[in-house]
Amino acid sequence: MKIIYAKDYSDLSRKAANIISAQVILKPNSVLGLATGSTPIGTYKQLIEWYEKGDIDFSVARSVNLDEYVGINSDNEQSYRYFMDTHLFSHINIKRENTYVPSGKAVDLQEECKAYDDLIQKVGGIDMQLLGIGHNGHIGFNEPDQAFEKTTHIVELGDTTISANARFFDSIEEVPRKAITMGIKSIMQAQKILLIANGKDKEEIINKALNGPVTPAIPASILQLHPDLTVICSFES
Ligand SMILES: O=P(O)(O)OC[C@H]1O[C@](O)(CO)[C@@H](O)[C@@H]1O
Repeated sequence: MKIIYAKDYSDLSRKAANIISAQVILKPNSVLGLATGSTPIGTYKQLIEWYEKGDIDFSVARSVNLDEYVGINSDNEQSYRYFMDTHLFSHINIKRENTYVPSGKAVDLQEECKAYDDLIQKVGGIDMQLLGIGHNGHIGFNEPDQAFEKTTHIVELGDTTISANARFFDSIEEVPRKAITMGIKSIMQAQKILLIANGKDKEEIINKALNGPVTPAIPASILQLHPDLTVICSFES
């Protein structure tokens, strides 16, 4: 495990973007596992800037996103598909048909979970997975539990996640109670993992996840067992 302490959020974002750029330069058809949340926004901004300067080409890159709310259409501003389109995809030359976000509106959600796992296999697995971390240690929407859920599944969101995500909605009542998320096995099977955490409020959970026991009560703790994990954090604000 490599831990990099960034000076501030902007430094964190540039460092993360540098690592993702190197991945795409070295393997242009990389499968990038991508994340939503506020933390990766700066990384995506930096990638867009370098793309606009001609430094990175995403024309043959592919992406699989971690998760999506259940019951929300992809064109809804709160959906994670909309987030990815707005913060990254619509600004770079990745082909839309090469970007995958699970559907939270599938008629048969169990079938959608299975199809998403099959898709990850079909694209050859994830070369580099970008992750944020929730205050309760969730990665993707893998919430604290009795056991690590291996495959893509439907999850009931915990109260801390609902409260944390309420900032993106008009009211807490509007936050969906369920989500579809990639499982721990798919995340752990990524060739490389890049975990980013920003802010004083993430320091405690990062310490627990990286230095405490590996337990499904803190899903991110499993990352200690990954052979190629890089963590970039800034606890400045
Ligand atoms: O980067 P943020 O906004 O703190 O979010 C942390 C985590 O919470 C989520 O937004 C889900 O609640 C994840 O997608 C993200 O990794």
